[in-house]
Amino acid sequence: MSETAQRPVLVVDFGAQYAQLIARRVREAGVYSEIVPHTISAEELAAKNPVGIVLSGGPSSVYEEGSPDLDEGILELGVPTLGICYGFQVMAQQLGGEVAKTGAREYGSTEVRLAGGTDGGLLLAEQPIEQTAWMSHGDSVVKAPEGFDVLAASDSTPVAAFANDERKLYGVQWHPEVKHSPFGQRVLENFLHRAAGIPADWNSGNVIAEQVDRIREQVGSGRVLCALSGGVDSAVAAALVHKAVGDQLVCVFVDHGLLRAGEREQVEQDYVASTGVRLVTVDARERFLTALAGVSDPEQKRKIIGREFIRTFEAAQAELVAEFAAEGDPIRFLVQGTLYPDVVESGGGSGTANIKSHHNVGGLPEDLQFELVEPLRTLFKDEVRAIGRELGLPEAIVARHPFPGPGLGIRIVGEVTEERLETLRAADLIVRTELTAAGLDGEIWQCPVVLLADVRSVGVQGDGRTYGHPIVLRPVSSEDAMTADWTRLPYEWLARVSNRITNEVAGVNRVVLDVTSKPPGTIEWE
Ligand SMILES: Nc1ncnc2c1ncn2[C@@H]1O[C@H](COP(=O)(O)OP(=O)(O)OP(=O)(O)O)[C@@H](O)[C@H]1O
Ligand SMILES: O=c1[nH]c(=O)c2[nH+]cn([C@@H]3O[C@H](COP(=O)(O)O)[C@@H](O)[C@H]3O)c2[nH]1
Ligand SMILES: NC(=O)CC[C@H](N)C(=O)O
Ligand SMILES: [Mg+2]
Repeated sequence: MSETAQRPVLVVDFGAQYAQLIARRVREAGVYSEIVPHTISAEELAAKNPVGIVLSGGPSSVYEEGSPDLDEGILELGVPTLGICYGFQVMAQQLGGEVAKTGAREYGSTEVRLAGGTDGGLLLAEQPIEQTAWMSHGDSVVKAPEGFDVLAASDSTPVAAFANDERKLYGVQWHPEVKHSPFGQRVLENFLHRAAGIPADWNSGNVIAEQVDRIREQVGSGRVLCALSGGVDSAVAAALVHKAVGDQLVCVFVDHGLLRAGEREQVEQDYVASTGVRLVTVDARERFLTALAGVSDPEQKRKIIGREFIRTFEAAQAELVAEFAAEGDPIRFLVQGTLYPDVVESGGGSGTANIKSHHNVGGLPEDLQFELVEPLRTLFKDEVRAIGRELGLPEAIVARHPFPGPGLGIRIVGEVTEERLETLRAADLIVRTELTAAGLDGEIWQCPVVLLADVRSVGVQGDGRTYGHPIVLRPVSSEDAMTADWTRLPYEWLARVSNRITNEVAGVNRVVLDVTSKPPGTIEWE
């Protein structure tokens, strides 16, 4: 392990919806955190040298055959551990307590209060005697294990929190990681700082030092190719790698023909001007559009795009190698700005579903020859933005709205053709121009503009009948792209944009607003 490596708090994932949220809240408390699957052995876990463990919630019941289990050795390691919901129940059962379906079901806001005779101990210190906590369970701990103090109860759950200070084992039935538990962050911080004695010394500066070390260790004196899109994530990844290995890095930007208006110029000029990295642009428009011809299934498009990206990097690598790599060695390392949500949505979490194959994770071809360098793989975008700022990247790059690697290819519902791309590009440019003109960029996370190429509707323009396509506006607000809500943009703004699109973009006779949150929708349509 490198010298600067922070010892982590490991979040053991039992298939929770909130595992990533727990890790993020721990980092917000100034402690580095990573997620591990519940199948990890005590030995593997100990090898990661954790300062603390959090057992996540999960959908199963601990008393059912085959429910996700925890290696019994883990609670014997002497590492301070906090169980949350299912994790709390696992801890109770393993240590000789009892868990049962009592008929009590608590979903949503629930009042919990300190149990008789306790002051809340370290875990519930500096919290009111009664507090609102967000619950989501149908099973309950009916008896705490021996040696544990019951700290809190609700009307229907007699053991809602417990502690064993000597063994540094703690648990809560509620979810301290969600914002609907007003004292939740306090519970987590009490566990981390008071009970486990972990200092709050993790910040974006540490991540930089640690990642720079790790990158140096991984690539040595090897040459590195960075997939650079002009977006936030790859810009920050490139800056980290550049800091670590300087001129061993060359960035490759792929013009796959699925870009928005002006994007290529922006990357070639602004990005290079502000960072000084070495950039090669590859014109791969024909390759991508040929491969996508006739395809309208979203997953198929994503897989094709993922594969063609890699084939393009391989071709670029071969061309660069003679000129750039010492003695003609192939460039073995590929840097990608992959973030945690890309991994989870591609089904890369433990037991999480494949929602869509992000081109840079689930869309990668099986015969990938590159060794990946992904320094941001465990982080969320706002954390990445903080690192970018710390590295001195300009605000114009750091604050950019996300734009998916597969680009307009997954914003045309239906087959991707040159003509449709032209149409969508024109509509998208109007939306982006008007957002900036109205000073609305800071109000939203991003605003996909989608062409429903397979849908047609009747309109009337210039006294004549039209039979055109709708354009969908999808403005969303989000903290981390895992959940999102549609942004209530001003009606006047929507009216102006609708007017401009239907007047200026041939073939479009209708503009519609997507008013769906995520879940149930996702941000992109494909
Ligand atoms: N046109 C492109 N050329 C080269 N690499 C790309 C391109 N588009 C995407 N990538 C690679 O795929 C990764 C994932 O794309 P993604 O859009 O999630 O990230 P980003 O573009 O860096 O940031 P943002 O989410 O802000 O757009 C990028 O970080 C980059 O490594
Ligand atoms: O690089 C990427 N490759 C992809 O394949 C991809 N798919 C979605 N996105 C972006 O991820 C965030 C979440 O999007 P969804 O709610 O549509 O899954 C949003 O910010 C999307 O724009 C992608 N980014
Ligand atoms: N959210 C959870 O972890 C739920 C745990 C367990 N499935 C229960 O219903 O009690
Ligand atoms: Mg992008």
